[in-house]
Amino acid sequence: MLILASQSPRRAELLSQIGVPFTALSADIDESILPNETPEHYVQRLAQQKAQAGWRASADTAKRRLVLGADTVVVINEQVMGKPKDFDDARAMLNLLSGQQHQVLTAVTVTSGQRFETILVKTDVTFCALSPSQIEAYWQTGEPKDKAGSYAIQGIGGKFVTHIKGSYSAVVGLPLYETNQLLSRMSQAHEC
Ligand SMILES: Cc1cn([C@H]2C[C@H](O)[C@@H](COP(=O)(O)OP(=O)(O)OP(=O)(O)O)O2)c(=O)[nH]c1=O
Repeated sequence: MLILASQSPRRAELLSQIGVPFTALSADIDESILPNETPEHYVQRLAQQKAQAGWRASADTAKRRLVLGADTVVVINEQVMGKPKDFDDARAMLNLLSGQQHQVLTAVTVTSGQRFETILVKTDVTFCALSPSQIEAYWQTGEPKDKAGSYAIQGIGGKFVTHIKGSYSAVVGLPLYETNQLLSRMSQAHEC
């Protein structure tokens, strides 16, 4: 049985969408960025730490075989955006994204205890120009508060997206094609 080391309802929905059976548990880790750490290193390190924490937390689960952890960040001008702390934080993020292209990085780690493999998926997303009143109204919907970059492409935030190049599911939190490939590779490695 796959353990999904995540509290994200989006990741659970996405895994269910491709028919992968799993049990979810939360894997709390310190999400602080290290000095001089690149966005690519940061997002992959967090995915690995979530998978490792999930492996430890599921030690007494008899059916544990593989554990999956993932992390998503929004990056613009080398600046990493996680979830907003408050409205001011969300407004600052959305002002930076307004009328610009940014990257969404999602890393996924699968571990079998002995082995682990991490993939990184990068998607370019372009936003229309946002007015201050649009940003405030969007914050009032409650949608931005638990989303990297303060928006959800799968929700109301979808109306701000003029263009996307890459993986839509990766922006929502889990790249379906790449995750399925990764799970197939790790399942085979585990059986041998
Ligand atoms: C950009 C974007 C992010 N997001 C979400 C995906 C992630 O759930 C969240 C980024 O936070 P993460 O720290 O990657 O994940 P999480 O805290 O929600 O869940 P966990 O660590 O337990 O796995 O932002 C969207 O839902 N839609 C979007 O368009």
